[in-house]
Amino acid sequence: MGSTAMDLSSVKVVVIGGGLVGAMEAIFMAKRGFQVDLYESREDIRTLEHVSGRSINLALSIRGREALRLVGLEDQIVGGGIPMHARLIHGVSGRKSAQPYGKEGQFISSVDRRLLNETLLTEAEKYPNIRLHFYHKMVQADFDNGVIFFTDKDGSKVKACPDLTIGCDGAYSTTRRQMMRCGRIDFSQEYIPHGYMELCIPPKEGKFAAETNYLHIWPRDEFMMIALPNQDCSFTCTLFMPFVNFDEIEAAGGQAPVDFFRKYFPDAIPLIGEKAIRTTFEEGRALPMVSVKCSPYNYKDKVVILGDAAHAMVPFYGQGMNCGFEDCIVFNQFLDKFNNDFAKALPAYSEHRNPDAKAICDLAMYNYVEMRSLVNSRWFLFRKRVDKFLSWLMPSRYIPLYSMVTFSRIRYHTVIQRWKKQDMIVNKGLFYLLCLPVIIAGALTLKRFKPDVFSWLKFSGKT
Ligand SMILES: Cc1cc2nc3c(=O)[nH]c(=O)nc-3n(C[C@H](O)[C@H](O)[C@H](O)COP(=O)(O)OP(=O)(O)OC[C@H]3O[C@@H](n4cnc5c(N)ncnc54)[C@H](O)[C@@H]3O)c2cc1C
Ligand SMILES: Cc1cnn(-c2ccc(OCc3ccccc3)c(C(=O)O)c2)c1-c1ccc(Cl)c(F)c1
Repeated sequence: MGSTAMDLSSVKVVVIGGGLVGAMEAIFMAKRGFQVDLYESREDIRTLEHVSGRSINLALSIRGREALRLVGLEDQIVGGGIPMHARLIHGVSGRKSAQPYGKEGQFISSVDRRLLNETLLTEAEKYPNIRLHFYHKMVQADFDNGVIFFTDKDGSKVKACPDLTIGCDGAYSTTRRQMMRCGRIDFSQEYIPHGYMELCIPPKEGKFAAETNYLHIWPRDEFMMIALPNQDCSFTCTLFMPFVNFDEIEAAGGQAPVDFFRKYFPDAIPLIGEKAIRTTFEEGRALPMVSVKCSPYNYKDKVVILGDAAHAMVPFYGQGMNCGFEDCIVFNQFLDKFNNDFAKALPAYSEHRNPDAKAICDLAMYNYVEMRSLVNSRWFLFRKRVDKFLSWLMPSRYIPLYSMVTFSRIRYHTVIQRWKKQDMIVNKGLFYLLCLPVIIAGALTLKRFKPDVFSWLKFSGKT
């Protein structure tokens, strides 16, 4: 159903989910001129009180920034975030090693998740052709007849009859589940044995208690912890650890959490505080991490899913939101390409985006395995130094994997292809570098004990 500019306002689009991607997508659709209704199951987060020390932050990089630029929010969000120009690796001895992320001006931004979501919702509300409906949970859909059912705050049923439904309702998406009832949707999900728990490094005398413009990483093989800075001079730490370890610490209680930190993250204890470590473990629960893949992302010209609803990934690349925001860019490009003809744009978007989203899900899982299996601070640094040397040696031919993902918009599946090619070159180079001296030394030794050993090499000149 291609539409000309004049009658787009009669095209009704429903966005399911008012999280980061849903709010972003609503703005993209409103900018096209559609009539947009966004339905969010929870309350309007802008009405909730702020609880200090409970800030959750996210790493925003180029892919997410481009979507923010397209909706006119990049400067505001990046300006309100904290740039992280380098990684700061914390060794168990307390030794710290900094390594810049890349060239000058290449940084990732630590942004407050709630502030980002609130800003996107407020921006969406400015559009006269967007209506936000909170406390509306999508419970059922009859996509073939274009009817979506919600329950509102007091449990009564609400109905919507959109021309297009866009599911941005997260990893446990109801939209995806409803699609699977009517279309041939392949689906897989994988929970990893690790959980995560957030802790807070409060400000010290009103200032940051640790180095500010860094992504702090404590790599400890099976355990990993990161800390990202917040605007209020605190840091939000995320501890990644197998649930079995969380359960052991919880079962032991008392000083067990502090003893655990004393063994693995001793330098973090004075930053977080022993009491806060104890209460965080007593009051909090480790949360699960799931990887979700599915295909296709659409059902006919009726519904498409974006963000975690389509591809939830483990957070070991800091790309989930960035990828979801990039979904909004790419989907918009396909609506441009097919002049809002949903019957063409939806399948074409799904076919184009699926391999990329699957690639970043795989890369995030690869990082989880890599960073867990024997990546302690020494090995972490060694790997990064090798990357840095190779990108210095072959600047146009070698871009570190992390840089391709984080500081470029090279399609994710192309990143993997290029990484594999680079790896082959590096492995060949290392082979010659390490084996050539051995071959030469062997030949010289042979020559010394059997001078005529290479006589067959001499060209006799006889024809
Ligand atoms: C520990 C951790 C760290 C992370 N760090 C980063 C990072 O550094 N950088 C990064 O880019 N990403 C990061 N991510 C990933 C990022 O949080 C997600 O990719 C992103 O939030 C996905 O946004 P979304 O809008 O697709 O889904 P969600 O954020 O899950 O939002 C879905 C929304 O839909 C609503 N909803 C659900 N069901 C219904 C329904 N039936 N009807 C109506 N509404 C519904 C929900 O209430 C919610 O508001 C991290 C994730 C985790 C777990
Ligand atoms: C939130 C966010 C934003 N980016 N990254 C990130 C991810 C991976 C990285 O290296 C991969 C690697 C290092 C060493 C060996 C193999 C692979 C680097 C890096 O190079 O600094 C940075 C994270 C993050 C998220 C979770 C954990 Cl647990 C974590 F440590 C960092």
